[in-house]
Amino acid sequence: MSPIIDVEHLNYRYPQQAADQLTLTDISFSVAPGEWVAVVGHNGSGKSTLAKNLNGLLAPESGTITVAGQVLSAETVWDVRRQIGMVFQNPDNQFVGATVEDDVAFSLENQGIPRDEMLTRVAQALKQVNMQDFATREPARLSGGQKQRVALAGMIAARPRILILDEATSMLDPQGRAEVLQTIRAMKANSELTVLSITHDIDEAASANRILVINDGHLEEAGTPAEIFAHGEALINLGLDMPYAERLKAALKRQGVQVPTSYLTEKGMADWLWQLRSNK
Ligand SMILES: Nc1ncnc2c1ncn2[C@@H]1O[C@H](COP(=O)(O)OP(=O)(O)OP(=O)(O)O)[C@@H](O)[C@H]1O
Repeated sequence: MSPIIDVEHLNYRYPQQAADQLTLTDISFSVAPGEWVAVVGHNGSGKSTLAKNLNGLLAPESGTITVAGQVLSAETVWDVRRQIGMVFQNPDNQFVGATVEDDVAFSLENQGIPRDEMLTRVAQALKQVNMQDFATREPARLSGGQKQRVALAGMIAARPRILILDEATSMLDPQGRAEVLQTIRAMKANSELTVLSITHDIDEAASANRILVINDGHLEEAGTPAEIFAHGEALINLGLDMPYAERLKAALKRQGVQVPTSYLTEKGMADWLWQLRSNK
């Protein structure tokens, strides 16, 4: 099966960078239709720059990007963008509608979807992200997490072939993230959706079929979540968050609390905390 995304020897340099300085260096990978690929790496390693190259917001210095069989160029960029739904970390820059429902409907209007179908799709999408009660609100007045949900609803309604998420769940609490991941799984079950998600969240990375690790503009490693998670504590060096329970443990330890050394799941952590409290 031919890949839906194919990147060959991609080099990218921001205009103000010196000629010998690259933000992305010789990146090559491909993504199969229906695959879910997570991209991880430190802040500033070049993940967002990669995402922006994939939908033609930035143009490579050299190398080839092929999306759904079309080589990305100034001539094909609009066709390519129609295949891709992109949700950024800060959705503020993405809102165009005066109300939440207008905003979600925006890309459907551009696709020429009939009004009845549009209204149904918008209502369904808002329900899927639990924002149905906010349909007539002004996007600017929502919280960061609510904005991320609305941006995602826009993509759910538009039904792109490829969904690129650039830290699109970073402002949600753990439950909100779990809900969004569930929504993406449901979208994938109903269509051959390809997902590329840039994330620091270990659960999001674990949901992927494959993880790409970007380090200082290079593709450092690619593997299944099991292969990448086998790195243990070195995951932090790869730019992945530690699991929530581990972070909480580290914070308690800094406060002088004696914490168990063994790995605890969130449930295990909650049980241990209850015990700690009742022993006081
Ligand atoms: N518009 C820009 N002009 C010049 N340099 C930029 C620009 N945007 C990003 N950079 C630089 O390019 C490098 C890669 O940034 P990028 O945002 O792609 O990283 P990232 O891995 O997505 O980081 P984060 O996790 O913080 O979003 C950084 O050194 C950054 O400072």
